[in-house]
Amino acid sequence: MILERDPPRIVTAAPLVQMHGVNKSYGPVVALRDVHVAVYPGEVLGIVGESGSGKSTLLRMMNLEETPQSGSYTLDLPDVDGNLFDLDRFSRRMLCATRIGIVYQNPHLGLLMTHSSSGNVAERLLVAGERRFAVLRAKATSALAASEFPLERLDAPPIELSGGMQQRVQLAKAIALEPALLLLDEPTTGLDVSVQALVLDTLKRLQQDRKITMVIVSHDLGVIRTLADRVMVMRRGEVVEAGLADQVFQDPQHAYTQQLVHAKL
Ligand SMILES: Nc1ncnc2c1ncn2[C@@H]1O[C@H](COP(=O)(O)OP(=O)(O)OP(=O)(O)O)[C@@H](O)[C@H]1O
Repeated sequence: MILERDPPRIVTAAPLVQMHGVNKSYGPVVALRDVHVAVYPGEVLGIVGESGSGKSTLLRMMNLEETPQSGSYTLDLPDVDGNLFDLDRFSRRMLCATRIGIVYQNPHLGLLMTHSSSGNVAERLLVAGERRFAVLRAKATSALAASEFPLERLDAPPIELSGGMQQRVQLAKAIALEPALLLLDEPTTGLDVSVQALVLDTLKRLQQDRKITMVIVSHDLGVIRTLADRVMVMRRGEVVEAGLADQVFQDPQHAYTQQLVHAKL
């Protein structure tokens, strides 16, 4: 059962995430063209668009896995300054490990498939400096519980788990350090519809309870509709439309968005 979406929250704070003028090409292929993004604290930004429109590239940029040819990226956090694209590798890694969580569509990208599920989550805590075994175990268990992972499977490696459970382990790992920003790249794509609905329920509940700022990428408008407060529509590396989710879905302005919305109906 999917929970109803809340009405859009009223935005009063400065954006947590700001990207300006981001351009990225892979050889002759333009993946992102002059992309601007603002994500406000506590909101869920949904990014939609057809395959190859640049959604995943943009999310990987937010996780500092990719560097653009030009553009800037800032996070409005007390101890984080300047353009994050200028950070050295070590600083990027520490920032991502401690302040940004990510869930990939493919669990092999986010998890060590043959380590225990609790060990996967504990590894994130180890990177942040926690060394006490009892604390690691307790915090990993708590993150897995918040992700509604069945706790009798704590010691099972992801390779032995269902797709839905693997995504819950990724989610637990992503939220273990209470990140300022949670990135979700097609987190339910490939799951059975019923499992997809349960994982979406968990995400919705987490967002409501913890007010985590989220960016979710999906080609599935239903997923975006369920979770997002605001939507950005991408096509061929460009943002063609952005606005409150209800407005964009009910009254799409750009011909491409109209096509997407009507194709879904
Ligand atoms: N590492 C890479 N090397 C070369 N080209 C790439 C690379 N990553 C992305 N691209 C290209 O950049 C464009 C945008 O890709 P991206 O994966 O961001 O799109 P997407 O909207 O996430 O698509 P999908 O929904 O299929 O994942 C595509 O043309 C893709 O082929």
